[in-house]
Amino acid sequence: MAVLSRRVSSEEWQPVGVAALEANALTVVRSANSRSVIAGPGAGKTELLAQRAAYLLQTGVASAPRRILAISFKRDAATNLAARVHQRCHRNHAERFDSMTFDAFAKGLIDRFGQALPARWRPRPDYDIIFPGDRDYRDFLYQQVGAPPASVGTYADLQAISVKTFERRFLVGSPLPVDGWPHPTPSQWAANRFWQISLHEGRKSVLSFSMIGRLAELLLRVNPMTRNALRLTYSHLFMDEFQDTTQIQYDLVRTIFLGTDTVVTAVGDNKQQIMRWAMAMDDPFTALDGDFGATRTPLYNNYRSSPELVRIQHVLAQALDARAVAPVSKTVGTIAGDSCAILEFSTPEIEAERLAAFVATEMKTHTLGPRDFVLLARQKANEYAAVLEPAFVGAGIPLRNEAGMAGSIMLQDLLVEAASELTVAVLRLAMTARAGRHWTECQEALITLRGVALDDEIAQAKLARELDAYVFKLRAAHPSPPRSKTASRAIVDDILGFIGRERVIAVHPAYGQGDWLEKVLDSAAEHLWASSVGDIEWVSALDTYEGIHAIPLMTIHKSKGLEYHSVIFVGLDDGAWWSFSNDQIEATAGFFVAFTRAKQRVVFTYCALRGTRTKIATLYQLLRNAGVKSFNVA
Ligand SMILES: Nc1ncnc2c1ncn2[C@@H]1O[C@H](COP(=O)(O)OP(=O)(O)OP(=O)(O)O)[C@@H](O)[C@H]1O
Repeated sequence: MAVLSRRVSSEEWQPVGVAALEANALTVVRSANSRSVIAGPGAGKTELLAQRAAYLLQTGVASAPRRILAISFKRDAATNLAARVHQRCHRNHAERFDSMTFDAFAKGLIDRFGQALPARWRPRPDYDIIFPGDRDYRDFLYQQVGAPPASVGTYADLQAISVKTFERRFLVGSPLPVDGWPHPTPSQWAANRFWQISLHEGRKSVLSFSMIGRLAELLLRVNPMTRNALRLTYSHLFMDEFQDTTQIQYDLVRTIFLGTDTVVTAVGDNKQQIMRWAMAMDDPFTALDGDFGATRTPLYNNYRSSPELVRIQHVLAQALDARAVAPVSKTVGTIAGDSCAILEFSTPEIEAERLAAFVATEMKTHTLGPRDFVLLARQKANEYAAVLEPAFVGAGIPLRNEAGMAGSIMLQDLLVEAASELTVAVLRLAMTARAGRHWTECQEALITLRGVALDDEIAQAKLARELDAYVFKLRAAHPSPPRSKTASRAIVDDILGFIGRERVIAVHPAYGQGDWLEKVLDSAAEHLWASSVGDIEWVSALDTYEGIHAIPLMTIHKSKGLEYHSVIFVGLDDGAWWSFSNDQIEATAGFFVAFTRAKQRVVFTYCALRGTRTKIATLYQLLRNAGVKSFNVA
């Protein structure tokens, strides 16, 4: 893909890397005002943001020194969007595009400016991150907090607070009052106690990400200078997967950007809202339209899935939104037989064997690789992996449970960590014969990390010589992959030492906090060692590290935003969907997300030994309504 380094005029600008955009998408790309884009799966929402970034940067509509801020929910989504912009834009342009998660954005603010918070709300700089759950809130409300003063209420009042809603309604339910709650209700009193204990009464301050979000909002509310600095920095704000925005995140965005000239573009799909348990707002799009005057702009194409899959998707979509408009598939069907089927098996072992054989045949027939397929489970991927893995390995296809752990970090999370990516990039450069692509990748990363100016050719040439000398030394010192965890850790540390630990922390502030960098390095070393078993060469070890030749197994939540030729959903039964009746809409949205990851084929499996299918009868009914058939396989 040719990327432009010069500025082009708005009239001259063309979409980069795709043949065309649908009319509404082009309108959003070129829009001078805020937009909210609600569109179905595969409509190109993320792509639209990448194109809009290219347009704004290449035409100079977002003019230097101002920048574009893109906020996503998940780390891999933020990385994916940044990668798309880097592919489409010259690095002189792409370097003004900041893509990060909401959590990283809020945490970055607290890490840099948190000491400017009023004393009551000020965490100590070395605070720890916590992930409290129902049990912690129960312990807090029923044991730790004790009785409130008589003027506030009684112990019984505290007992009446629902453990499940304490966090979302009271602890982080609304913006924090600068001077505390003047006449607290029992719930507010308890929330205040939780805050004060977390901030001030332990050896260290401890904060959850939702608490950090609330503190960041308060920080910007009471510090006009910091708020103005952000307003001046960012001429444009992008928000991906906007359907999952929480009130905390929305309030933060509102405090910073409401009433400013920053142009907001939010994209999402309310039919894919699967984060309601994690405090997603009911209807963030309507709030955005009202507050920011955003113009609602729908998209109608589906660039991912075949016409037959899009037809079935629409039946599911209507169950979530009766007004959903049928999208137009822009791809062609390439497989023979049913695009979607329910396969029934007598035992999980037979199921595993048949699925492995099926994937092996499909790979041959359609010249596909293992990563064109995904095995999806609703939950407990480990349990499915235990049965599926031996069968797939037996068929010559390694299987990788992406929800499995590498050290203390989930594999899928580790792989998108900058420290892990840098380590792999340097190792690939050192250990691969034709490493041109890896050289460019490493050189560009180093330029950013070391803060070398883009027009400083002398400094760049020096960096290139340093890089060449380092990888030469690395190759000589480690002719084969590590044989022990210690050796693996030594390699990871050596590479970090070369790149510059301080530089990595400066560019990725999350690493400066607590022991996160140590955790990532330890997990990277663990995983590198685990990927090096047997007598294998470096290239194979690195391929294993990245899972290049393995079929991934993951949960629906992890599959969000991804796409595969074929989706195999294992275990369409009540056991997997035990909570179906608690929130049918969210469960159906999860089902919709899983289904819509596929380009060509979706296979559901059922095995009576794992559970009945009465609770989720509505899901089966939806598939039947769409004409999907069941087959008793073996
Ligand atoms: N204008 C376009 N022309 C051709 N292909 C496109 C276009 N827009 C997007 N695509 C491709 O279609 C696929 C889906 O795009 P994208 O991931 O941006 O969709 P999305 O709307 O964010 O999907 P979802 O909500 O399901 O995650 C990707 O493979 C992308 O490269």
